[in-house]
Amino acid sequence: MRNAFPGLKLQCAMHNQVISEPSPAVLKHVGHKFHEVFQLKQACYADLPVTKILEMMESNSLESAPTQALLHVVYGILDETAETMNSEIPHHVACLLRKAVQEMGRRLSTQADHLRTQNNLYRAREEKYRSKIKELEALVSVSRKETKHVTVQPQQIRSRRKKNVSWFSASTLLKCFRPTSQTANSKLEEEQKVEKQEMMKLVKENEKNILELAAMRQELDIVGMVHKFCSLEMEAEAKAAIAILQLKIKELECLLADSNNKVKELEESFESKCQSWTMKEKIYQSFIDFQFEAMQKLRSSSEAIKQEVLETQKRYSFEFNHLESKLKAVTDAAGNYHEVLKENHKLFSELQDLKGNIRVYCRIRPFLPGQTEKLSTIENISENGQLVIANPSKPGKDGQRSFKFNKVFGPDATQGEVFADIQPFVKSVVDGYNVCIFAYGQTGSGKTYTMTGPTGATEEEWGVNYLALNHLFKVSQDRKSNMVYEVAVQMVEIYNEQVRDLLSSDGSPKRVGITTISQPNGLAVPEACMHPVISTSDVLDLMDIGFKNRAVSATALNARSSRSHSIVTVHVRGKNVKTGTVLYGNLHLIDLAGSERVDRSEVTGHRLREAQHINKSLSSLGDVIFALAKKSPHVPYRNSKLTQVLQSALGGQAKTIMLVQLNPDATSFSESMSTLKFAERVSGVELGAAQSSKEEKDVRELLEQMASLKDKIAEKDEEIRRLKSLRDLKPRIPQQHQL
Ligand SMILES: Nc1ncnc2c1ncn2[C@@H]1O[C@H](COP(=O)(O)OP(=O)(O)OP(=O)(O)O)[C@@H](O)[C@H]1O
Repeated sequence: MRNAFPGLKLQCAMHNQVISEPSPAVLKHVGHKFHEVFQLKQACYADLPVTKILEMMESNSLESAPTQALLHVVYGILDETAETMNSEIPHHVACLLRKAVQEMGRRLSTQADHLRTQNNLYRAREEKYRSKIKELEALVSVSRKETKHVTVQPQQIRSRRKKNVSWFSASTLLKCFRPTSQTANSKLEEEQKVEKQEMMKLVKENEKNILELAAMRQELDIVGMVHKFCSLEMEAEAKAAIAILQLKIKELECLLADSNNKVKELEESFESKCQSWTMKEKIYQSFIDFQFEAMQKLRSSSEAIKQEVLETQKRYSFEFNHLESKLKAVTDAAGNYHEVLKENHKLFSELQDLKGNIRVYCRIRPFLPGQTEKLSTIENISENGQLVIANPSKPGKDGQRSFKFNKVFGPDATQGEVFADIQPFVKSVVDGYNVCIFAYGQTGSGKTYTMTGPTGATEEEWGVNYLALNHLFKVSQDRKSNMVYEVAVQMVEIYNEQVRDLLSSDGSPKRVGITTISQPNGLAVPEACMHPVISTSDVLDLMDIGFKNRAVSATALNARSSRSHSIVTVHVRGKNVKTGTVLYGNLHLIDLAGSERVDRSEVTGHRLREAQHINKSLSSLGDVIFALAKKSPHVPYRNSKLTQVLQSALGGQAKTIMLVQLNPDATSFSESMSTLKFAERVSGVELGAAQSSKEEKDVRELLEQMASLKDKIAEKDEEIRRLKSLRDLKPRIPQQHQL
């Protein structure tokens, strides 16, 4: 690992500056354990065995070790710590530590130098004094010798003199040298005098030397004492310095321990931070890469979009110019649209008029699941509305009879298919037309099924009543921007030539009267409760109540035979929100009572009366419809309650749909024949071949006209829609271009 604090190399720095390697003598002195510690150069202190260090710390090795050696250890440990901690010690802490240790080292070194020079000085002085003492001692010994010699010489002279005296006195001196003995005596006396003087001189010199020696000894003593004092002082100073250093070392140790702890903490936090940074770095890197890539893509796509926008702008400006002219044409055409629409309605009405306001559909119910003998009277059903039925008792062509209606629905026809043909008439109610839909047929032929559906019908099995109302609500919803519609429902039944309200507020069917005054809503029973409805479910609920109230009684032919005519009238009031014009339309949904002949029913008494009323009302209805189909000036409305009630709903612009129900069973042949004859009579098909063919031609032409008009309207609608969407787009283009 790289050293982040090169200046922290304390040991090297200290060695170079002040401290030299401890001398072998010193190391020898402090013992082998400390010696090992001092000799440590390449290895780490941390690598030293703990036992060895503990042993060394318990012995007095540290106390006897020289200061330099201790410092050496301190620097070594500090260096090593710095190496180990490397970049974990903050730079400023490392610098402070380094400075403090350097300063301490410098001070110790200065003190050591000072002590060393003083020591040398004292040693030199001591040497000087020692040599002087030696000189003086030599001098003293010389002077002693001389003194001895001086003391010995006079004695020798004295002894010699004594000998000479004895010798002279004995023979010779007295005999031979009597004249010379006097000279020699004088000479000897002189010599003795000189010697005496010399001796005096030597004694004086000796005394002087002794005094000098005493003075020197005194001086030496003083110097020795001073030296001793200085040594003691220096020793005390050194001890104090050592104590200070030890304190400082302890402080440093504490500091080191603190630093170690901090370093550990820093290490841990650094580690975790490093990890989080690495993670963040990775995340940022990937994010940057992703952004960069996205930016590149955006840049290229922006370039492409710019180009595209420019091109589109060019194209659009061209197209807008082109469209502007077209729009003008279309606006003009749109102005005519409503005119065309009106005309279309007019044409549709005219078409209905030409085709006849009465439409007769024939529906053959299937054999019921329980019927075992399935001998059908139905020979053939054609697409063009032709129905051929066969008399089971007269096989062959003779027994066959053909009828023509607007349409014949076979046993497989669904409720939806039947309603599809009725739907345009239902729609015309919201345009203000009156529409009557009758279900006619013998008991059990499927009238209620077609009009209402089976008991507990699913949505697919819903009858004309429900589907018609559903459609009315849908159309009124579609037109809500232009028209506001209010829808209300009445439900009455005609039983035994009595009109009864099936939705009376008190819950039981209430008898209501018929008004002769023409009603704007088309129903001549103003007393019957009128229930506003806003949804199909409202209507379903009301019809449920109505049908429960309807008089139902069993006959020999149908256990659920309805012996009354039920009339559901839907009143529609529409108001144009722009013009404020109001229109009314009525839809009468009539489930007629069974049309079977009285003798077949084998009923008597009030049942017979019931049947007679039913037959009378049905034949009156037939008469009225026939008169209307013939455009007869007199229409016999007053012959029955049924025709009276429906007077304003039949004739005029009202449209009538007769749903003729047939039971295919062979046993019902004669009933089916009478039903079909009734239907044939009211359908007006037999009103004359020439008129019929002319009508067909006119109808064809009108149909073609209508089809082309419809196509034109659809085209214009499409164009308007397209132009509107383009106009909506136009303001956004400059914004896109700014991109
Ligand atoms: N198209 C049809 N598909 C299936 N079942 C039908 C169909 N038409 C009628 N039915 C069934 O025939 C039976 C008689 O039908 P429905 O009650 O509608 O006759 P109806 O003419 O109304 O009789 P009534 O005059 O007595 O009321 C019922 O069970 C009915 O479910």
